[in-house]
Amino acid sequence: MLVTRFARRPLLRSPQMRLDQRRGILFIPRAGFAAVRWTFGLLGIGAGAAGYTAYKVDENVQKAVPDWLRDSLGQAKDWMASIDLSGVKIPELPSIELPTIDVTALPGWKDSPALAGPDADGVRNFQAMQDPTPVVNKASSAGKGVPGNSMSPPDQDLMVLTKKLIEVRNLLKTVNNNSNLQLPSIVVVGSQSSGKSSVLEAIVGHEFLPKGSNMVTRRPIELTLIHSENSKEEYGEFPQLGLGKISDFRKIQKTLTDLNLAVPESECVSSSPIELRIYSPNVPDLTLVDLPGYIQIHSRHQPPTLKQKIADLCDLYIKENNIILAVCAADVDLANSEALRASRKVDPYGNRTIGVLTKMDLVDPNDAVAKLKNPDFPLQLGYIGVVCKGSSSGPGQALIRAEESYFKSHPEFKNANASVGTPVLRNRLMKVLEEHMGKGLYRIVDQVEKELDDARYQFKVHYNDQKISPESYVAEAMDSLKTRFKAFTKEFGKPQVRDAVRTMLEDRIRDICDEVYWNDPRIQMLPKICADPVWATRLDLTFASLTKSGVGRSSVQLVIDTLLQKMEDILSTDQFAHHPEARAQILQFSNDILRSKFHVTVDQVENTIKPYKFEVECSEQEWQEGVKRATALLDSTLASDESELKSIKSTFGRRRLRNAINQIRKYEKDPEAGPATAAELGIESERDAKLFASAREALRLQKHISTLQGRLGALRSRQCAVSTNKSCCPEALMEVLADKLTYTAVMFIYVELLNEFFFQLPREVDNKLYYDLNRQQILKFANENPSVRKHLEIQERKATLELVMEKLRSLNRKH
Ligand SMILES: Nc1nc2c(ncn2[C@@H]2O[C@H](COP(=O)(O)OP(=O)(O)OP(=O)(O)O)[C@@H](O)[C@H]2O)c(=O)[nH]1
Repeated sequence: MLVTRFARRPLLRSPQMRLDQRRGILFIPRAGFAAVRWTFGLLGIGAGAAGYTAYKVDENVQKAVPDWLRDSLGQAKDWMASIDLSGVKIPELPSIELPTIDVTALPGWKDSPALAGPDADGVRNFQAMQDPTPVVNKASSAGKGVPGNSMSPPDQDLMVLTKKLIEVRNLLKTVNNNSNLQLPSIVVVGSQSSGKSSVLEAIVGHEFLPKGSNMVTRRPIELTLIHSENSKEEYGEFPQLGLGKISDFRKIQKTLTDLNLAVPESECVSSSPIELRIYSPNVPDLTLVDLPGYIQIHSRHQPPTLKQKIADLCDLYIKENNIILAVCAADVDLANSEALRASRKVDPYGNRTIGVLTKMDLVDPNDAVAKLKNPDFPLQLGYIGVVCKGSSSGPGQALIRAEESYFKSHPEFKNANASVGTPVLRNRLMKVLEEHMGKGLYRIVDQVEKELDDARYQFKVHYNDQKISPESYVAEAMDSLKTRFKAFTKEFGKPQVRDAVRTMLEDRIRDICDEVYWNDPRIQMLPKICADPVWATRLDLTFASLTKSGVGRSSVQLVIDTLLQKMEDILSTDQFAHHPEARAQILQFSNDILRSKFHVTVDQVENTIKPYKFEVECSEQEWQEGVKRATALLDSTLASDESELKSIKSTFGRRRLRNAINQIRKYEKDPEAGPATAAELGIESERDAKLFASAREALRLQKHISTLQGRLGALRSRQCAVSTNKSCCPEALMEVLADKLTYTAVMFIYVELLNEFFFQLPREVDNKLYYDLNRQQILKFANENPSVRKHLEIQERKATLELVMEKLRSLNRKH
């Protein structure tokens, strides 16, 4: 890493420094390197040349350095005059690889006039382009943040690690909650009202934690403070809730209060943490966990186990790796501090515990100083005293100033060189966390490496390293839906629609003929008696019954029902079974399109079949076709009746069935008398009941078969061979009519309904479902499919761990 520090005085003290503008090389004399390093602050791999250390600088630096100096120092001209290479011997520089410094790309370059600001040392920190990470906490040292929080330059370099590891921690949180992959946090423990919230708020500079006497901290609050270098904005985010940026800290407080109070009083505490991130230029990079305060006694409404529950929850957090911030009120005997007692159990040598004595203003300064030494439980990281008394303006700068003035007004603290004040606490926390993070770096690198190996293995074994994205999955699902739909449109052409409509009409003809003809006992002789005009009238009646039975509406409805059923089938495949919402939406689109076409199609069909209501022309050929179709229909009905009768006979045996039929005939001869009783028939068991039910069915079938045979005979008779004898063969004419109705209806159904539906549905799916999805919805859709979710999870996990590993490796190198 190459770090450059610019100070106000430096360059003028190094008159021998040279800038070769042509070659873009800056030379700094080797003799007095330490002075140069301090003043100009160029640190790095230098290339030796004739007693100089040479740095390659880019064009911007050449232009920008003098400008900047002119602006901020007003003495650039003198310095520029000293840029002279004459007389300096530089052997073979071009062969040497030199670090490049781009000052203009450095963070803070633009506001460089601040260098001339009130800060006495005037030290600004910049980082060379080899490491774009801004050096942290510049704001506080530049006097912008909470006063008194400046850090010495080495501290600032050190703090980079915390920032980076907080990023790593947040990344790791997105892939798992594996405790192995957790980085250290600062855990705040203390008795109720010891001042924990006040300390945290003083560190953040805002009032944001839940307040009240009703035990308002019921869940751990995992607080991540993120120092935002280049932004003035201060805001919080609850990553679990997805509420976005919240700039009003009262809203943050309200949300935290609501989340805490959602834990019922009967339980009082929950171990499920609330995550809160605060971004601000005035906070250091820290991760802290606020925990419910230890209690001595529980109230009437609280469970008797509460004390233990709180202690257990705190124990969970003060375990290995975390830093314990033991908050104790100075006006209470430290020997009774629950926080120190708990920390001593897990950290007996005080290696990772920082003691914070709050309410220092409530005790005599000499006693306070003595307490800070606490010989009973000495801590390696020490005790720090603070005064965080609530001020009307909140825990901002006024509070810090009040604290500062309190400690200044009591020389006892200065005389004893006591560690006091919130800024000192902040700095201590940053340093300790950084050191801890540094120590844990190798461990976490190892663990991440193991996790990454596992993720890579899983990805290879289960998915053959094949990458997918939620977007590609959605596209693929929609494509496959459209492909299946297209295949269906090909299958469901005019012939198929005609078949469906004709079958419906034939069913209707059968019902009408059943009513008008087949119950008439003379029907077997119809070919012989059909010259009687009564049969012509009957034929007209049958004809009108069909044409006026709402053929238009029912055939359109039939097609719509078939289409909707088909859509359900298409959407019931494995893939869409995972997406009930999308499935319902697509069915709704289908329904909407079809409904919007329903009336117009029905009207069209009804209009075009109107002429058939009065008359149907029938050519000889059409008649022959009608006879043929009617014969085929009757043949197939006859075959099915006969097979049914055969199966009944074989189930019960011919003799038993015949006896049962005879028994029924005997007792049911007189239709007036109604069906025979069980006793008359001799029904004694369930099996007998079944036998007689089947015998009745056999009787019905026998009768029907006889009619069918009669009708078939008629159709094959001489009279039915010509179209002039329509009254002799009503079913033949009805077949001709059904064919004409079907043909006409389907033609219009196809144009008005089917074509529109086949065209519109894929577009509707694209426009309303596919293109309309936002990223969130795409993710939701993809995650609905368990196998895709798993694939994405492992892929995501692998990618995140790779990113983490990259960051960790780079940190490791620098560390
Ligand atoms: N005089 C004085 N009062 C303080 C100081 N710090 C906190 N207090 C007061 O002590 C009371 C409790 O402080 P909190 O910060 O709410 O304590 P807590 O530990 O978070 O309390 P719980 O969340 O209830 O456990 C409040 O009234 C604060 O104003 C201090 O340094 N001096």
